[in-house]
Amino acid sequence: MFKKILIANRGEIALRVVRAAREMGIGTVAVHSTADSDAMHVRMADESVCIGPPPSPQSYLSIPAIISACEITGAEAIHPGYGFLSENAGFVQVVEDHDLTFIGPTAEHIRVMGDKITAKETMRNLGVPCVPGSEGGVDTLDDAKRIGREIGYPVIIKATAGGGGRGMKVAKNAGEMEKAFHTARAEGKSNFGNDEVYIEKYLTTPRHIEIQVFGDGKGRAVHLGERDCSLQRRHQKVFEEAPGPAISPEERAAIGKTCAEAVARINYIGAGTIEFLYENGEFYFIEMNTRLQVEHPVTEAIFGVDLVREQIRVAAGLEMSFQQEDLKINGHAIEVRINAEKLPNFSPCPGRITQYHAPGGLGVRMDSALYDGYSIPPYYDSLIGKLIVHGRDRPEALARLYRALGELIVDGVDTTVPLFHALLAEDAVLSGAYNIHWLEHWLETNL
Ligand SMILES: Nc1ncc2cc(-c3cccc4ccccc34)c(N3CC[C@@H](N)C3)nc2n1
Repeated sequence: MFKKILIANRGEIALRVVRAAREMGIGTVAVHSTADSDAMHVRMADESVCIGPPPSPQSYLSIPAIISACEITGAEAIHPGYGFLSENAGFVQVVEDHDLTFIGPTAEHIRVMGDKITAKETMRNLGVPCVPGSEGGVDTLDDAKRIGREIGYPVIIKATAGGGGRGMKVAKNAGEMEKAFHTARAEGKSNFGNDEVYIEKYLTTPRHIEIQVFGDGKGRAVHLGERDCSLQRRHQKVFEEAPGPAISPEERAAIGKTCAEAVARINYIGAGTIEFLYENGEFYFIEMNTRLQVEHPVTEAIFGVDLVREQIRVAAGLEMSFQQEDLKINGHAIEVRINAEKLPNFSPCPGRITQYHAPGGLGVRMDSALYDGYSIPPYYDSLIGKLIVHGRDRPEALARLYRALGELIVDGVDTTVPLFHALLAEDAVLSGAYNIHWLEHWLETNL
């Protein structure tokens, strides 16, 4: 087992990793930019290294700075958290070239799943149901039009180097194909330096269901059910829950088994999330994320596991603490992401926290790095905390969420908390009868 690990991240996820490591008796090294010198993850870690000025490319994305911090402190492994370098295959290669351990999947798996075409080919070959569409990339407009005729409109054209909603264009009919095809390629070229695109049947009213998988890197893998992440605004999740209100135990067991077997066959190591669109009782693979997700706590809550502990264990060559038959769902969990943003237009609102009080009590978890007097820097994303609640069932979780939101105090900046008070008065949210478009439609008429 590692004696010391470095956390190459900031904010709530850096604290999250420090907590797991500390419980395992592992020393922790925080890295920070000059803007984060007084951040809580720096204070909570055993050691800290300033790795550069505020801009991420010169700090949290600086591979030389992070490797140097390991050399200076003697950290043997790096936990990347999410975002930043967490899905950067080149970083993983450099880490391994320096005889350090990357706490996460292999560079190869990150690379394969980072390219959406190779991800889909891999998953299809492993028996995972995918959205109907092109076999691989589409190079010419004629091919694009042929595919549109074959699968039927509407279709969506996606940049293979995109993901998370970037570089996608919908063509509602053949007349829109030319513009959509060329625009998607041009945006792929300018945003990712890669103009390759693929085409899929456009699903119009799906839910966003993601399956949590975990592998030991030696051919064993499990699934930890699903999360329904359909309540999103501009591809930013705001409300996530587990289990999914629209998924039956039979569906869960079937899609979970398919996903676990798929990642086991490629000897996947660590946490992974297989993203699906779910429509009319069918699952359609769209992407795989080779990292721990922001919303992982709702899965931890219903299964009673520590996914970061498991990531560290398998990275050190140990077994997972659980097998599939040990993993039983208990209750229901919901997470809401609290952002320092001013409603109604969600404009980032950094500033000084004059008073912070976290909600507590039975079934309440607040993952945040805020404290009284903390100044939120303007350089990074606006997430300031995740409120996760757990109840015996979905109604209890909803009631607990409402109660906990009423206890949360964040004075000094605007936050998105009022959005959640409003959402908890909506039948679609209370019943769980929403899809990926519901929130943006609701926002048009309610905020
Ligand atoms: N064939 C097909 N049909 C409909 C889709 C609709 C979306 C989509 C579009 C807009 C918001 C979304 C929110 C959650 C999940 C997906 C979406 C979508 N996305 C958005 C981000 C990335 N995960 C893929 N792909 C789709 N693919």
